Amino acid sequence: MTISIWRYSHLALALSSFVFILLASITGIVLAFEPISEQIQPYHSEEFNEVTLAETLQVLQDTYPEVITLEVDANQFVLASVMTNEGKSLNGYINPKTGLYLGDKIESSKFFQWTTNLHRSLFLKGIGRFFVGLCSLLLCLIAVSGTVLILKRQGGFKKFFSTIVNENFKQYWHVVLGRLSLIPIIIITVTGVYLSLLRFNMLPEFKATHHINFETVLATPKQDIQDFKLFKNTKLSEVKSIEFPFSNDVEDYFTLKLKDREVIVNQFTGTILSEIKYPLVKFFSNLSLNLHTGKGSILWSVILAIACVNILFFIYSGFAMTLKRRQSKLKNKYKKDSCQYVILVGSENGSTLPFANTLYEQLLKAGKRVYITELNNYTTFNKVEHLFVLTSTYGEGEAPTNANRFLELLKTTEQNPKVSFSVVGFGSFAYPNFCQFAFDVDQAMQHHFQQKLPVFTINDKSVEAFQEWIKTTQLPLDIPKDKLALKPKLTNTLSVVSKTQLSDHPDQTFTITLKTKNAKRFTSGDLLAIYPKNDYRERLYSIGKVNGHIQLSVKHYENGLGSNFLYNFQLGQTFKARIINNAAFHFPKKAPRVIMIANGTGIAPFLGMIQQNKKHVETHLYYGLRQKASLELYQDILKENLQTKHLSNMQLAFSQEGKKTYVQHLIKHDAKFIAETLKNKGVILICGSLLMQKEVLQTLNDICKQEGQQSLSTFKNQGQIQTDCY
Ligand SMILES: Cc1cc2nc3c(=O)[nH]c(=O)nc-3n(C[C@H](O)[C@H](O)[C@H](O)COP(=O)(O)O)c2cc1C
Repeated sequence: MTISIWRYSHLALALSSFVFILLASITGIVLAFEPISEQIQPYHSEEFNEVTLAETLQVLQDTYPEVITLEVDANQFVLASVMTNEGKSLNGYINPKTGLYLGDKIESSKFFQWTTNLHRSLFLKGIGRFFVGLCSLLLCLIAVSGTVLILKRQGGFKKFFSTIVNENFKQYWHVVLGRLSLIPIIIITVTGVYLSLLRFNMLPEFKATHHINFETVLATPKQDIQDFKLFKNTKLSEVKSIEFPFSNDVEDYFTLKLKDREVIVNQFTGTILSEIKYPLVKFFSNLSLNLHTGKGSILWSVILAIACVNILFFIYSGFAMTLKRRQSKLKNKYKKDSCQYVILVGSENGSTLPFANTLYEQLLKAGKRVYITELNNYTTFNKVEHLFVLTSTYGEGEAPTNANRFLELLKTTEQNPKVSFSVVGFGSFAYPNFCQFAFDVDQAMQHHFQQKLPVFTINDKSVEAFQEWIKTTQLPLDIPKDKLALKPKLTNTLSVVSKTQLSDHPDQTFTITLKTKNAKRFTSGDLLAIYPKNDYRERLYSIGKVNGHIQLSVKHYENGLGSNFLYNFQLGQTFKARIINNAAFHFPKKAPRVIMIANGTGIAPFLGMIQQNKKHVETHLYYGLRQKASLELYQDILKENLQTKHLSNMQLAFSQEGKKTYVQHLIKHDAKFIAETLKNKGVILICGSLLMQKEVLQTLNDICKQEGQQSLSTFKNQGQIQTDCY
């Protein structure tokens, strides 16, 4: 079933029952405090687990002239109904070892009784109980459909508990808390349904019926109650209750209710007159009651209360997300067949829509006739000249819900082949298949239309990147920054540990080492996002994790926003930034061989990866620099890692010294080695300038063809070629 069906079911179930669920959760939180308030009463006995029934009965008989009943409640408090020597009737807690009267029975407070009624039946008696039972079932189905959504989102059972990218507060916590409270919520709802079914007699109710032949019951040989074998062998912790004989008549007896059976005992001889084991339904009824109410366990009551609080959060965050998805509705001024531009949008959670809407408004403002719609609404557009596709990627490189039929529609819809198109991918570096769906769309569209611009990718809703793309369209558009810009959350405080001087390096490059509080939170290949002007303008740097610190390699530009911001820091100074998990560019966990290709400052993540290569995975570095002196910045660390075999081999290409070479030349020279690496499931990592990336990919493509390998895109799709270029 597709994700949308599960999502609609999840939403429809929530919509149809949320008022009841809201009430049940609020009252549930209150009621969770009832067992807690009982448990903290001082009626616990240290010896409870050791003492036998015979011992307790003995002390009771010694202390009180008459004992009517004895009960052990879910809190393991021993409750007795007795008459005192003064003729007073007492009903309360006793110490099972000494018989001491500890206090009167706790009666449920009026407030808890009121809340219980509201929780169980909304004060509507039978009909209310029916609705509450039904909503329990609906909540259970909501939990199940939510689980399926998490499974789809995470990409299967194995990844159910793997890390979730925190892109959006409500969405993140909806999923994180959903996973954590899944089991308690399923238990609450299943037991709720069970208790409702019991209430409506839809489950067989058990009542023990004993058949005793009193003709054969004898009053001899008489024994003292403390000598009854059964009582001596039964721990009080196994007992639920005991009713004492009404009179001295031999036909009156002890009725002993244990956890698993009911026993009738001759009051004179201690002989067992009848014994009935409880069926499973009785066990489930008790279990359901205790699990649903939290009776007898402070820990479970607290878990139930937390689960109810979480349900309230789910109601809030779920509806907030739904509203957000619906807010940025696509509205059109012109009819579809009268427009020269068509914007097709793919979005899962609505964050791509403001970008698409802004583009739409700006095109209108520029006097163009433009139509905007979702990718799944793709159809014929009689006058279209250019198709803009703005789409996010979801799942594991898949289409967002409102675009999942597009590739099929593209094949079956007749459209003028002279139409040009350009695709913008919205994605996140935190996912291995960065903007994959945008690339798939671009590939597919190339079979039908003219590609005007190569796919443009945008990480993490970057307004700046979007503006950059707008420039490449050469349309007279001006994107208002403040309309789209989100205030970034700067979650990491960094302090400057060391920094090299520009004068030390011939290429206007410096390295800066930064200390962060939590070194476990990042690894080499992740990105550091800085905001030099404390506004929407973001600069990204590839991180090398060297000696637990963040090491950046930065090219300095005279008016460079990011490079000046970083270079002007003094040692010890601190600033706030954001570390972005760049899962698509980490040192591979499993690879027989790793080839690293870099130029210039692209060496930064590799310096860290090499140092982290504790397993000595065969690692080769191809590095392009301008001149020999350019290497000085990195010489020591590279030498050291070559010695320790963290790095197996290094080849350098100098573009401005000696026989001018570039990394692609080195790769071409080692074509056989590269081809063999790819064939044997090795991984190639590329970091540096986009120009270098283009050349290297071209060379790799040639190698694949030359050596009769699978296509380059197959290796890319298998994650064997990973790039982080700028
Ligand atoms: C569950 C989930 C899976 C995602 N998978 C990918 C992915 O495979 N590749 C990618 O580049 N981005 C991925 N993203 C990031 C989104 O594409 C990105 O946040 C985008 O801006 C969301 O836009 P939307 O709200 O319009 O769907 C994923 C996001 C989520 C929540």
